[in-house]
Amino acid sequence: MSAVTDRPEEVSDAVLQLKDVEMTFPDGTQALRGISLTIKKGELVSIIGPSGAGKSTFMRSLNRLNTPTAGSIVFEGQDVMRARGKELREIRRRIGMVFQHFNLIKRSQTYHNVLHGRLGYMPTLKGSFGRFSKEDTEKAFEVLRRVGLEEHMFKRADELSGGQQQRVGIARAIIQEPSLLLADEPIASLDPSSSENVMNYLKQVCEEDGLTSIVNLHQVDFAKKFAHRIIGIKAGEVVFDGAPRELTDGIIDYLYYKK
Ligand SMILES: Nc1ncnc2c1ncn2[C@@H]1O[C@H](COP(=O)(O)OP(=O)(O)OP(=O)(O)O)[C@@H](O)[C@H]1O
Repeated sequence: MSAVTDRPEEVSDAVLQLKDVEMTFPDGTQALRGISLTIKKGELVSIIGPSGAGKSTFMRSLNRLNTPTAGSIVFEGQDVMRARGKELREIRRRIGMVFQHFNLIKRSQTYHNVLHGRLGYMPTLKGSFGRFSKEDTEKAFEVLRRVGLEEHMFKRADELSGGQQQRVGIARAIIQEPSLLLADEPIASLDPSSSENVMNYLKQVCEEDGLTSIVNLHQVDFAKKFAHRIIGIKAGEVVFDGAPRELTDGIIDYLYYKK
């Protein structure tokens, strides 16, 4: 897969194209400065950088949880910055999300949490009564098997370990059948062994489904091990964009420690 990053000039298989994206919050904080990049189908991209660099803002801009103040974002040919209403909902349906704190309904059973990933496909009224089809329920069981949770499908989410809960989070994102998966610090609350396990599943399901994924990570070693491509953000700017093998100790030092 490393070949993906070896031909940056080809954009025909682009999933996401950003041009001169800026984000200045109302209080004047410039969180993103002139971000221009292209992400291609099937890439697993890790975003790294120090606290406050703009990683979450970057991620949140892609599905318009933040609206950037300038620039353009094109997702599968659609202008994300101009999208409203139905069009924006449709874009968001194609972008799955995995969260640091899992965001599960604790008292709900595992498979029921996964079914929530299908809500974007249901009429609002049906969805609000939690009436999922037999077909969707079968799908939930299937994705739970794919993340190794076949024995835990009927447990309450709060009976699972952190790593298992995050695998439910991945299953919930996958059942949405997105083309892009965003994971914001998915392993920040987990121990090293669970982190490894969760990243393995995340990478595996993305590869199986041909999914593009963007993963914010604090742990550089995990980024190096799992990503096809690493993007380093510092003070809102991209200061590194390359293959894991190109991320030298000198660059890591500049990214995290130099003023
Ligand atoms: N709603 C907001 N209003 C004002 N400033 C904000 C807002 N959200 C984020 N910021 C600022 O924007 C900058 C980037 O924040 P962001 O959360 O994107 O960083 P990060 O790289 O994800 O950090 P961390 O790794 O600590 O999560 C920071 O200076 C932050 O304080």
